[in-house]
Amino acid sequence: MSVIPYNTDTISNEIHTEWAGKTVHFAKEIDSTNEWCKRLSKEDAVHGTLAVAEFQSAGKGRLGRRWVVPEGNSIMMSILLRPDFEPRFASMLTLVMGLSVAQAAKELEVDVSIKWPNDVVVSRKKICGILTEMGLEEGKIREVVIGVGINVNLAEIQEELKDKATSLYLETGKIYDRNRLIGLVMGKFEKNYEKFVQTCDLSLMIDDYNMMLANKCQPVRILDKLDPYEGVALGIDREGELLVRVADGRIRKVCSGEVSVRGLYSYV
Ligand SMILES: O=C(O)CCCC[C@@H]1SC[C@@H]2NC(=O)N[C@@H]21
Repeated sequence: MSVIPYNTDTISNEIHTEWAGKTVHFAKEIDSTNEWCKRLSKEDAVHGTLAVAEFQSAGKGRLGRRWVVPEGNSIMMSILLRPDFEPRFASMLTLVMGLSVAQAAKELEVDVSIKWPNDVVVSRKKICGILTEMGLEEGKIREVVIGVGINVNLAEIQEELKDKATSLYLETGKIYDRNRLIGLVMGKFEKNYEKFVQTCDLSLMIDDYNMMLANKCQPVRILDKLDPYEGVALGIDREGELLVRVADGRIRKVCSGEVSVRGLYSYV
């Protein structure tokens, strides 16, 4: 696997290099690597193009939130994909990336798990967020952009996020080579993506995912506004839905949501 040259000391405004035969764009500062990938897509950037930034002035989180991280010490990157499968399959790629980040961190001997559906956590606190966006043209996928933010060597977390978020450094006391971690994540993602496109679902990686699930076999609370319920999380199915066994023994499927990994896990 190639190692991406990624070093704050040498990074210039915008460096272009090759990774695994694909283009990697580096920026010292950009609005958002997801937005950058969308612009690159309009300029006909190829499948697999990776955009990496040292700082985002308008980083985006899920549900319209902002992703605010100081310059340096973290990973902010987005990959541009041009799949030829149907749009309805694209949301599962978020889980594919979550698994890839978790596997990469595991390779660095970090005790990570996945908070379904797509947060990677250490000690129940988030170290990685993933934002997947899709552009359509005449009902077909023009591009899928998967944005990944990993708190790597951050020595401090914003006060208001301290009980929810952490960094690899804060949890392990070790400084990680971001260069190596990007390479590991992309290597894992390439392998998992190859599996995904074979079936257009997660069937070839269900066991890998469930092995890393933070709340497997744990009590969970499903905060469905109309129909809240409690049960035990069993794992995901091949569509990435969470299977929950409820008191009467039935298995219910949770399609998407937000999980609180403190105490009784909660999903909305
Ligand atoms: O809310 C979340 O958990 C998702 C956060 C995703 C953040 C990453 S950082 C790189 C990429 N560019 C963005 O603007 N957002 C994603």
